Amino acid sequence: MANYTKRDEVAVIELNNPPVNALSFEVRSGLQNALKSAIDDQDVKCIVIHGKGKNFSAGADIKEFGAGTKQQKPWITDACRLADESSKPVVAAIAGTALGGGLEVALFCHYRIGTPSCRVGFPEVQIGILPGAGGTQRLPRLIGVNSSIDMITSGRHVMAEEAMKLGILDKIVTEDIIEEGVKFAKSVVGLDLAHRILKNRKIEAVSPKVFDDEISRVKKKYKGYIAPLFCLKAIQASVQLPYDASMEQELQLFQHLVGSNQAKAQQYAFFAERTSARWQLPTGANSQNASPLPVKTAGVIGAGTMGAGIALCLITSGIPTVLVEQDQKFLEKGIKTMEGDLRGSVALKKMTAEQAKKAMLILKPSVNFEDLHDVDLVIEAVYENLALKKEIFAKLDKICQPQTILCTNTSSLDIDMIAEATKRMDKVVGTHFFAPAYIMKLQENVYGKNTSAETVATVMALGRRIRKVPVLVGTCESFAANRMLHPYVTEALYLVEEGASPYEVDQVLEDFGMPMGMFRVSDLSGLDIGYKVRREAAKRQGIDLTLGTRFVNGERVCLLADVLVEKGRLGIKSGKGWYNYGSPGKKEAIPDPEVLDIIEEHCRKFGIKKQKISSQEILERMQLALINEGFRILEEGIVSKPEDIDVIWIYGFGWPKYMGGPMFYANEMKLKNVYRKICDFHQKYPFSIHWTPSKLLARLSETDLPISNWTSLINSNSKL
Ligand SMILES: CCCCCCCCCCCCCC(=O)CC(=O)SCCNC(=O)CCNC(=O)[C@H](O)C(C)(C)COP(=O)(O)OP(=O)(O)OC[C@H]1O[C@@H](n2cnc3c(N)ncnc32)[C@H](O)[C@@H]1OP(=O)(O)O
Ligand SMILES: NC(=O)C1=CN([C@@H]2O[C@H](COP(=O)(O)OP(=O)(O)OC[C@H]3O[C@@H](n4cnc5c(N)ncnc54)[C@H](O)[C@@H]3O)[C@@H](O)[C@H]2O)C=CC1
Repeated sequence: MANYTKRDEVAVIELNNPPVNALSFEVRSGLQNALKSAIDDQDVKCIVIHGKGKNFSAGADIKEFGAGTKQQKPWITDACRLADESSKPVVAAIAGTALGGGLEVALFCHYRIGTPSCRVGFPEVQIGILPGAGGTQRLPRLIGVNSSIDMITSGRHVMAEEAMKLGILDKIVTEDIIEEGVKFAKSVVGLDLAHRILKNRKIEAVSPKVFDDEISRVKKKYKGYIAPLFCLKAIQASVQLPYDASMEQELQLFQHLVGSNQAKAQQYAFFAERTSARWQLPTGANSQNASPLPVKTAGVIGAGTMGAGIALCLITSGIPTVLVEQDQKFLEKGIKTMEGDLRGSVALKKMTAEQAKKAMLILKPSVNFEDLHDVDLVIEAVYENLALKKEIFAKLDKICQPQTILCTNTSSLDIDMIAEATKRMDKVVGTHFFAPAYIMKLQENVYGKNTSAETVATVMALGRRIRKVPVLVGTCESFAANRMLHPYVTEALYLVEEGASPYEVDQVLEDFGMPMGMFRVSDLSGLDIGYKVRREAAKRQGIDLTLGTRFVNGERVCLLADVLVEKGRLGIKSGKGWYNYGSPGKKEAIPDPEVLDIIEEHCRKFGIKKQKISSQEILERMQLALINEGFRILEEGIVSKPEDIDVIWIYGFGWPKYMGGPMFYANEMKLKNVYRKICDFHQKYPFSIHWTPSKLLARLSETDLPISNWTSLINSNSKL
């Protein structure tokens, strides 16, 4: 709703819908009525609109776009049109965020003022739609076409200072936002408003080439997403048509998008991320009843690939960090990497040179573990070796304060075994970052059997603070993310053995929307890593793994990647892997006939007949294999809800948001179809354990429940 009060001759309208003042039906109606009252009241000379609490408004209520619900009138445009017609100045007084429809309300106002920390933006593209309440028409009239294209197609938030430079804000104010709004509104009473009404403003002439170029840029940058292209069409309409006609065009484009599958998937992803933040432990402790410990300072051990990236995340979030290495040489190498990454961020305008410098000032490089004596939390990122990690945790247990939380970035080792090296098993937890740690958003937090709720709350809060998307998972072989990757990678190799080329497989995945095909990703990570892991695992199990091995414990094995390694093809680092890169370190992946010969030779050796494999089969086998594993992970309680798995795939492996995530995708395919296909594959490929259908999937496939209700079935029927 919207509250209406008066301060002398000023009408003050307060948008009131906690927590973010989303513009629900009640708020829109309230705003319309309040504007009417203010305009009709002879004593009112000017009007201020502000948001109750921390935000002006986060825009339209996204839940109202859900399947089957129709936005009831008045729409934002109906409510705000009154401001256009008002002879009394209307001022938007912005604190916190004015996003989407929130910014559209502000653009109907004659003036906009904001606090120094306020943010404005049109993030609609991120939920698969466009600013459909005049945003694409009014913003270009205020800040020009080029800046509007940038803001609307990227969805980025613009901070107060930039908003002022662009002309979105008329003033930045430092005192109480309502008082300032009232003062400002009084100061503009009597001024001519004609030019302040954005619909009256002339729009600059722009050549069609600008839009042609932008279409090419957007297609490349936001590959597969339709909303940014629709945004461009709407902005182009603002240039080509009179205001009323282009508003009509914007609405039509909006209606098309709002009913699209992409919008549905992206809006699901928006809420999945927030659902995933609401974690729960098997003990019943959860995000509602556990409080995080304060993290004022942190430590990182190991300045290698991961440690340097993790330390960067911490210092660029303002957390003073001690970075400890085994010797000066490794330390300097890590710092050089960090400095290079910061230079990259400055070049990409993600931060200023001043901010980068400030970040490095709160880093304390060290080769002395004693420097970790007073930190609140330590993240260990040394070599993947259990004995070494245990030694380090025992040492930390002695050096650090009793309340200090000890985290490990291990990607595969048992958290409980590492915790056993300490006398604070409740304070040991996995914080599994993804490479490159400074860039990838996923932070897979892994609890052990003794990890306390307070410890979990602390690492989940830390994740958000350092701009990651944290997800909580339980302990199992490879944890949730990499465990799901295993059947996906395995199927890719089987497909290649059976007749698909690695390049066909990658093309199918990239056409689906993955940022890179599986084989390109393998080349990037280095084929030798998997080679070593497989050999160490085999050694532990007493298995003699050779290039001639076809079955291990009754399961089919494909060691084609190891054949490449033994031929010196390690991936990008050696200039050759599944692809040819010309020379080591080069990124352009060129399909290589030599690899196809190696595959032929391998298949001849094992008598495997080549078949034609369709794109559909490639996609189904890879996606369904990982989806089945996802259901098993849910079934075992490793994650507590399907949204966790989708968030992992979106932020850890680049699953396209417009496809919602693997669990959402399965839901869209209908679970009974998914289950039937998995059963068919199980019958056809009996030597692949990953096709054994998940019992949870079998149960859910009988119910036809939508994804939003799976968790209640899982909780009500934990014995499957
Ligand atoms: C179907 C037929 C249609 C017919 C045609 C009808 C035509 C009508 C024309 C309508 C035109 C509307 C045009 C328009 O401009 C559309 C929009 O405005 S879409 C919304 C755009 N805004 C956003 O995308 C912002 C989303 N929110 C955020 O980015 C963050 O929440 C924010 C930065 C604001 C705050 O972040 P933080 O403090 O970290 O809090 P949380 O993110 O955890 O959020 C707290 C809480 O609030 C929920 N929430 C946030 N925003 C919205 C929202 N816009 N709608 C609904 N709910 C929202 C969020 O989910 C959290 O709640 P949980 O319960 O934890 O999930
Ligand atoms: N590289 C990757 O893609 C990912 C790695 N991980 C995990 O992160 C951890 C680190 O991996 P990387 O960064 O790739 O390894 P890395 O080999 O690049 O770096 C490890 C660093 O630890 C340092 N180190 C070794 N012993 C030490 C000691 N006693 N004291 C202080 N420093 C010491 C080394 O000098 C080296 O700089 C491993 O557990 C790995 O499994 C997790 C996710 C992804």
